[in-house]
Amino acid sequence: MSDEQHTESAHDHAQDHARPDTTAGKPTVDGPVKVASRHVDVFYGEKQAIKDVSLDIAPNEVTAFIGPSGCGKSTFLRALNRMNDIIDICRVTGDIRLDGDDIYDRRVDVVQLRARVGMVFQKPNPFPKSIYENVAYGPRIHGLVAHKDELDEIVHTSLDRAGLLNEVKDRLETPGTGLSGGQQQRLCIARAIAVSPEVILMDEPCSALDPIATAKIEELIDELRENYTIVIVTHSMQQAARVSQRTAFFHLGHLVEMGDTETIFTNPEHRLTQGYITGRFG
Ligand SMILES: Nc1ncnc2c1ncn2[C@@H]1O[C@H](COP(=O)(O)OP(=O)(O)OP(=O)(O)O)[C@@H](O)[C@H]1O
Repeated sequence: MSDEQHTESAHDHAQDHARPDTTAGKPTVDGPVKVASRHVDVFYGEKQAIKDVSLDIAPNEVTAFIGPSGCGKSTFLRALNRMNDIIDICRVTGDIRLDGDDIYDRRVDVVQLRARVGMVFQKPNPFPKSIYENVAYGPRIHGLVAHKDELDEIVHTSLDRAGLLNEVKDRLETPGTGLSGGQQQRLCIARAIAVSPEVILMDEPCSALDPIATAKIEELIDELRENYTIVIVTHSMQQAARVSQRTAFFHLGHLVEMGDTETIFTNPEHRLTQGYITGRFG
């Protein structure tokens, strides 16, 4: 980020009287850190959607972002792999590092970054191609394979890790769009895994799914954290409590509080968090 941008955001903070007494600036993880955000602001045109958010994401954990509708969870999530770059009016300032490297440095190849930090969206969005091609596409365009055998291996391993292989192994050439919603979402997870990401961002991955498909994705998320760092935006506090080890609570663009999930749900520090988790607002 340029000095000019830093000056501008510091000015904005001074103007922001609504800012609650938050954890901003303090590390939110004791041990190793995979992704570190410091003083991040996100604007859509003149409107500021994220205000001075500083937090850490620990490796091989599931971190949940919770908070009332419109508080900026998805906006902040998208800042973590520069998905906001595709929104013309969106501007991000502050510092976000992946393993210590500034992801907004102008030398960063955004396509490579999004391979390292993959994303799964709210609505399953398989390509209108075969199940095989959905998974093979990423490794192929990233040049990860030299031979068809290697590609077959990646497709099978990714589908297996996404808990889908047994259900689809006899119909890999059929369209991905012909699968059920839950299967499509697992296909999207397989597609994300196929390029060997380090971090997987999930934006309400179960909101279009029934309870059985949701339970399968939640189980899968728990298994995936062995190999990946996962950040999930969810509206469901039960889901956050079930799948995550750490939870961040957002309100009106601020990070109000972040801590281990059990503490956030049983003994939050901030009254806003308490109000949200007990259903008094949101
Ligand atoms: N593309 C956009 N253009 C302009 N404003 C946007 C855009 N996307 C989000 N916003 C605004 O930014 C704020 C934060 O939105 P965001 O979607 O990040 O919140 P959220 O907490 O994820 O909400 P929800 O839980 O409803 O999905 C909202 O006021 C929203 O209207």
